[in-house]
Amino acid sequence: MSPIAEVRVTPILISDPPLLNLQGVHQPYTPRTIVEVITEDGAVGLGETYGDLDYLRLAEAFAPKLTGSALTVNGLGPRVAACTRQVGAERIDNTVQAEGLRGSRTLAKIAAAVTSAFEVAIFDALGRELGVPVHALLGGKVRDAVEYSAYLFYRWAEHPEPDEPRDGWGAALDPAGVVAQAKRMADDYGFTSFKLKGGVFEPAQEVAAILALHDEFPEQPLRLDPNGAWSVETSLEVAARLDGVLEYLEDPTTGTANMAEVARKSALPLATNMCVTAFDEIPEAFRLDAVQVVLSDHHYWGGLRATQDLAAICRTYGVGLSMHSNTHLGISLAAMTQVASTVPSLDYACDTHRPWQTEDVITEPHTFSGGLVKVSDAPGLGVELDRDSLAALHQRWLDSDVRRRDDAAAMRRVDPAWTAPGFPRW
Ligand SMILES: O=C([O-])C(=O)C[C@H](O)[C@@H](O)C(=O)[O-]
Ligand SMILES: [Mg+2]
Repeated sequence: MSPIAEVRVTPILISDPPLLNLQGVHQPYTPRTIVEVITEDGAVGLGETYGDLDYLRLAEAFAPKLTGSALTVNGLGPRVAACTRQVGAERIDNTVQAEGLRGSRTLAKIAAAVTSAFEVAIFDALGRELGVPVHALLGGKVRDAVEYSAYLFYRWAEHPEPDEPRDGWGAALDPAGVVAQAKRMADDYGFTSFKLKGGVFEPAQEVAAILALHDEFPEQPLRLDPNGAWSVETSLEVAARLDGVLEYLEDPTTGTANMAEVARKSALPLATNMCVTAFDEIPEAFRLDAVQVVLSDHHYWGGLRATQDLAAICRTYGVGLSMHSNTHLGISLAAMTQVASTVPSLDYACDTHRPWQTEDVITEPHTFSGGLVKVSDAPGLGVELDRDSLAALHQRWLDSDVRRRDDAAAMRRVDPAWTAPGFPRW
């Protein structure tokens, strides 16, 4: 294995459809960061993470420090964290995440997301040098394909400006629209489980959408995720209505104490990618039995090995494991699929936003068949960078002033009075 000769960090803007959530609506373009780790022997490892400026600046600050390092992932997290002082730590520590979809936003969480991109890129380079897939470096796969779940969204047909990207999916603003979207997801990708992003309309309408999905797909697992929009009382009403219909209810309310109260009084398993998204949030949540399923996400948790660590902790405490996703491209989907293939206790179909993306930076974007993505056995992640596409999406970033995801600002273009609602909304 040769040492690291060069590290490249490239910000890009990718098109994103007008998907609705509690905070507002997705912008027409959203930032991502692509990392390349190049070894002295010429292997190129790829990683991908969030592109908002705080993440990008930290990735840019850390990248030169990797040059000359051995191709190892050990100790990466503390090395990235040590760079945070360079990027104005006091400004971004311990504030609530602007998009409000992840719970509290801390400097440590930003560092973990940046670490994940470098860790994935090093694993990819290592696999290419050794001629083995990333899953082999993680201990080996226990399945040949990873199951994903359809991620359904209320959405507009189009963004407000005529020259903004379009995708032909059409609007979904009521139960019939949600069912039509689910049918297309099932037809085009073969998904057999469905998650609806809620927190957009009054709970009764979202319950009606889930019941309509249940009528259409009576045997298929269903999930509803309002990103903490509801009070404990509302959560309990919805949970009672959907008991026996949902596989799990995701983040009905905010905070470990509220989640614990809902969990205590309801039979429905509660899942989270908001109240437990970092290791130091686990002890209290597990002690209070606030969540029955944790959504892993290698970006959130600091990489592929951190995801395996999380799986071991969940297994120890009898807590289920699923996988979260938000807007990502094929490098991240490859990393998700590689790590998911190594975790025996990943009992639920993983979330993926990938069908909503019309662009990619890899030469052969993944295909879903029967809702599954095949686990690549090619060296590394098994994907190749499309340099023309990377250059074009980087040029878009250079030509634009979009530097962060802001769903509330995107909503204000249509509804100038919009402010992201306080918790609980209902
Ligand atoms: O809770 C979740 O599943 C997410 O936060 C996923 C995404 O962020 C989703 O809500 C979105 O992009 O609007
Ligand atoms: Mg969620």
